[in-house]
Amino acid sequence: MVKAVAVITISDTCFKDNTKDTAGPALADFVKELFPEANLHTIIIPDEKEIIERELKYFCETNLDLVLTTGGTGLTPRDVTPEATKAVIQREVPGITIAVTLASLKKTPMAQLSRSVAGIRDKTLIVNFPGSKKAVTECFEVVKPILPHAISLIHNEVAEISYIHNSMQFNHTCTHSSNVDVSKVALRPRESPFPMLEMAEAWKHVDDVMSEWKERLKIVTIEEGLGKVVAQTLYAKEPMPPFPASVKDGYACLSIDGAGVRRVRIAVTAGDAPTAPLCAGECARVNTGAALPAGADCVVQVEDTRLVSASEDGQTELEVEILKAPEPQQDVRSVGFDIPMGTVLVDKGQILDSAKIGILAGAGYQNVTVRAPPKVALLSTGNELQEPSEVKLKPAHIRDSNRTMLRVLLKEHGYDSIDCGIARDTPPEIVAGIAAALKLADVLVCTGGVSMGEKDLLKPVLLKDFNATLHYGRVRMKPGKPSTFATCEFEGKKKYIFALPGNPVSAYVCALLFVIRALRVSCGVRGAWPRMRVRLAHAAQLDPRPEYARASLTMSPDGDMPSATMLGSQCSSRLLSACGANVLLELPAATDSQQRLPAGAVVTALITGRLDIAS
Ligand SMILES: Nc1nc2c(c(=O)[nH]1)N[C@H]1C(S)=C(S)[C@@H](COP(=O)(O)OP(=O)(O)OC[C@H]3O[C@@H](n4cnc5c(N)ncnc54)[C@H](O)[C@@H]3O)O[C@H]1N2
Ligand code: MOO
Ligand SMILES: [Mg+2]
Repeated sequence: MVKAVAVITISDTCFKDNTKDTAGPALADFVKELFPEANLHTIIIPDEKEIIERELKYFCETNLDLVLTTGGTGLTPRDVTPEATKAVIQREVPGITIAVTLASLKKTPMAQLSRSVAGIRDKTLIVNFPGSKKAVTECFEVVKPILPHAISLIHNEVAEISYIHNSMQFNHTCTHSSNVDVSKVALRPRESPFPMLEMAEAWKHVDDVMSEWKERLKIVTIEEGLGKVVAQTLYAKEPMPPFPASVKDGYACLSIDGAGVRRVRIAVTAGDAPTAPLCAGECARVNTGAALPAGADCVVQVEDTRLVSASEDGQTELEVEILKAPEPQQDVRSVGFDIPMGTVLVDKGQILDSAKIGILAGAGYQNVTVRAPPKVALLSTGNELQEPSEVKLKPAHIRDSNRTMLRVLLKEHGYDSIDCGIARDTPPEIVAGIAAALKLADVLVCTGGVSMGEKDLLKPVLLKDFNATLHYGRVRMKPGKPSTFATCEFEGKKKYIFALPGNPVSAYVCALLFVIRALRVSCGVRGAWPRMRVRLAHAAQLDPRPEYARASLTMSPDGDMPSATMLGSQCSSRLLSACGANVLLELPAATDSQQRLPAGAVVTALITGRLDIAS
């Protein structure tokens, strides 16, 4: 799908006077018609090679699918668009310009004088067009039929679709081999060979490794930016309100007139254009949000007035009495009262939420540059798993809940994911599943197969078939003990693999504690979940491992700490214990002297969910 396109008008003349630009708007209209869903960016820049290069690179870095330029392709010394484009592209697509030239030559021999270039930088297709409305109209007709397909090819979308398709049918199509020998089950280790790391050490590995992730940028609509980290500082281009506005329904007056009777000269409701200035002794009936007439410097709410006279039909107020002398600026929002012009609305590094998006909408911003997180792929492993859509369960089978839960959990925190289906528990099929996922994504989150059974093959496959480095293979935590984090090089790129335990609650807790943290760190957001002290509503049995218990908080009416209620049995298979949870309680490991915590004990809680969720 084509998500974002830029049309750049390159012309000294249009740069000085944008009303002269007819080719750019025409091209923009063609783009809107061909790609109605796409975000469209239009700019006008002068015929300066450096500026053209800079803008082309910017749009490529922000992952635009297509950049069309118009202008600067001819023979005059200022025509430098082809040189700038050549300096930016990595691969030329001469067929596009040949087709355009051939078609144009049929109309005019002048087509011989266009030096347009087409090519690709990273995932962006750039095409130069000449600089007149007539020329862009003719040229666009030529390239229109191939643009969607060219963009899909650049994105490798066809390949992606077939990979996802394959990944869902590993058991039918697998042709991969593995170096993992599963024939000698009797010789498997009877103790885990992986050292058990403390939680703090595991987090440090995640932070250190993921902070290597290079900043990548993306332009999205402000709404798509929800939950994303902003990569630019956005300022108020206008004051808010842009006019002096009434805070109340009442009468705009001159404060110098004091209390007493006023002639109601006019009514101004919100949206009405300003009128002639008020004179002494006059007032204007105004509504909340209405623009004050010039001359007025205060508003008296209707409750503080008395009707003195009205037209006989009752339709017009003629005079009112202001009962109490108003102060200057009383109930007036002056220009820029809420947001002075130039205010930083959203700063680089902040995460977009609904209020910030609302402010940006109000300030006229449609798009925002955000940090692009790594692409995430999800893969489940297990012979016992069926697709969630399957109505009938086979004997000893269960439906895969992890993939759906993880997809939604990631979405909740602003991250998309690619579904790579289910891999069966054999080394070649796990290799196939991991390879398919790593082709599509930077981060693989898989579940199952990380513990001690003969079908727990993830770690050996990662080590022997992907030559992976295991940053940790066990963590002292409950649930999630066999949680694994590895990196490897795949097709020349570094990949990050979170192999989470298959138990649904273990997968849920490890996704919250490791995966979301990793994605945040890769976007420059430091720090984990906010922590607060809470009081246990009941006694809690302690485990030999530090435990992350799912609980819900209730605010105490007496202003004491919130009270935490654990959500039933904390068994790693019981996802019901996470339903309605908004915190993970950090219960300490049991010691010889402390096996349980009494009701009322104070523990820390990681706030992982919305605090308004009732249990
Ligand atoms: N001898 C030992 N056995 C186990 C140990 C141990 O230290 N020694 N650790 C236990 C702990 S702790 C955990 S956690 C689990 C981890 O299991 P695996 O990661 O190997 O996962 P599986 O064996 O594949 O499955 C475990 C469990 O989860 C269910 N499952 C798996 N995938 C899904 C899915 N996508 N959706 C829903 N449910 C899923 C699976 O059916 C199993 O019931 O190992 C303990 N064993
Ligand atoms: O660590 Mo496991 O995740 O207890 O069940
Ligand atoms: Mg297992």
